[in-house]
Amino acid sequence: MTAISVSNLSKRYGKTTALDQVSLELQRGEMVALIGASGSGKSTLIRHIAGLEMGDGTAGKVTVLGNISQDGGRPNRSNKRGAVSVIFQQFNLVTRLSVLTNVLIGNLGRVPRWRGTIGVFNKAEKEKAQAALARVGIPQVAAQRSSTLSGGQQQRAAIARTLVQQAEILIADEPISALDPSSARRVMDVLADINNQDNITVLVSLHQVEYARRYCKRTIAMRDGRIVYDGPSTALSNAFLAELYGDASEELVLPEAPAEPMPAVPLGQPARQPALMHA
Ligand SMILES: Nc1ncnc2c1ncn2[C@@H]1O[C@H](COP(=O)(O)OP(=O)(O)OP(=O)(O)O)[C@@H](O)[C@H]1O
Repeated sequence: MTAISVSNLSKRYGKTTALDQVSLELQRGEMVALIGASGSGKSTLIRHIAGLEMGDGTAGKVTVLGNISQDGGRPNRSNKRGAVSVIFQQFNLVTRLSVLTNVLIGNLGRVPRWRGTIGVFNKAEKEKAQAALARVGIPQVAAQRSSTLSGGQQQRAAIARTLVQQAEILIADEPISALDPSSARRVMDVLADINNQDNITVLVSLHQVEYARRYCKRTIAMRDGRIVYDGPSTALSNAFLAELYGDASEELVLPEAPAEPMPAVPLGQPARQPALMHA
């Protein structure tokens, strides 16, 4: 079943074309990397999929879990609440609240408004939030103020909230770009785990191509608001990326080693030839 479908989506900001007739489809259960140099349109695309912004013109359409979320620049607010969770590079948590409370906020779509507003959650909800923190490897920080967490812990707490929210799709916008390599790996491991174990569809934007290759079977690459590649991540050799991005490839953190089969790719899967789109 299709989790996310985007067709003919365009967006301009003044003279900048941030999205240029973008079309893509993600199936349920996929974990897909979205790569591109700075300014290529990744965040803009994510904001549109999340329903935070409307595209230009009458042609663009976004469908999430079978429900139209925008069509021709008009929103459709009748979508299932909480089905999509979006995690940004920063500012995911209410810093003055405890980590546990931040995770409990994932319940807000389900508990009566008065309870959520005044922060009254029952024992079962608290246990579930604590279990979610254990799932992402940080049970010990539950009582801490969120402002005291490291960047990687903050990302993992946001993922724990996604679990409590019972989101079916997680979109993470550069969740690891501010992290050191070991914290980045932990966050990517957690994303891969919830994708594998909970069948949550994951779309993750990255600068670091190495992580796309290591964790995602499929990569969608953007340049100047257009999708220029959509296919197996194993095809993303340095030479191919240089062809794809030209001088802009310097802005991407390229893989250090030549492409080799990554654990995420099942053995025996036929490799598709890398092909430039809109070339
Ligand atoms: N609200 C806005 N107002 C004006 N221009 C914008 C706005 N949002 C995005 N842009 C422009 O649209 C283009 C795409 O930006 P976007 O943030 O989507 O790129 P990105 O690939 O996510 O970049 P980065 O990796 O640096 O986050 C850029 O030229 C950016 O300056």
